[in-house]
Amino acid sequence: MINVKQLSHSFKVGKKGVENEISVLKNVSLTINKGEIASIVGRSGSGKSTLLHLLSGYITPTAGEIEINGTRVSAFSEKEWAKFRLEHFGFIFQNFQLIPSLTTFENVELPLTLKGIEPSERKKQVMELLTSVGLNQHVDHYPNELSGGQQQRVSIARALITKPEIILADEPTGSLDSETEKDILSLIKQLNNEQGITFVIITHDEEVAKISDQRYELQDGVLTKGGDSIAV
Ligand SMILES: Nc1ncnc2c1ncn2[C@@H]1O[C@H](COP(=O)(O)OP(=O)(O)OP(=O)(O)O)[C@@H](O)[C@H]1O
Repeated sequence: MINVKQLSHSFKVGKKGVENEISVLKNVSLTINKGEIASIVGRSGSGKSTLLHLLSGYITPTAGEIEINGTRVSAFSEKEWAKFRLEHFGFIFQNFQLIPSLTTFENVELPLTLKGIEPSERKKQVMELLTSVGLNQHVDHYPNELSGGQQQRVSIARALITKPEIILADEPTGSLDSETEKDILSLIKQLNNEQGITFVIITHDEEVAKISDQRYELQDGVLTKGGDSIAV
């Protein structure tokens, strides 16, 4: 379970000595239960990426707390965060962030190599997963030889390979056409149903919000739950 309490964040901007502080998140509280899909919808600049960076420990909040499975992660050191991310999180990005010089197989294998898993075990796990996301025909392709939807499948497989409990997704369908978007959203829903993975998805896209158990809206750093669809 992810429990965010009264989280606020400000950035200092401008030249040294004459900086301005801008308040980007204001007293954000939310609870995401295990196995839920939560979407956070909001206009550009509303603070979505900042919230995701706080949830994943890449930035430290100005105030407030984050607990994950009862652990106060917001008090973690950088080293503790690095270990925690590798054990608990998978990440999916709008622009896929695959390594161009590695094949499909190698991109998905990389997190297992980092974890020190044996080559034969890596091969078994990667092939099983690539088959389950429909990519077994594209194992030896490089990212630039794949469609956008196929690249996003590779990045989803890479996020899943370490069997994370939580996947944090930043605009996962933002670069896809509407047909491919439907495919990727149904894959996310299927993984959520079959494996009970928790998804936190930040997006402009109301189609993503439709597959969610909980929909949050960020407006100028203020988070509200539910609400009507907004034009973003
Ligand atoms: N490192 C930073 N330093 C200073 N200001 C920042 C920094 N990161 C973000 N901001 C500011 O915080 C505000 C929220 O940015 P954020 O990227 O969280 O919004 P967003 O909702 O994710 O937007 P988008 O949908 O365009 O990605 C913006 O005004 C942005 O300029």
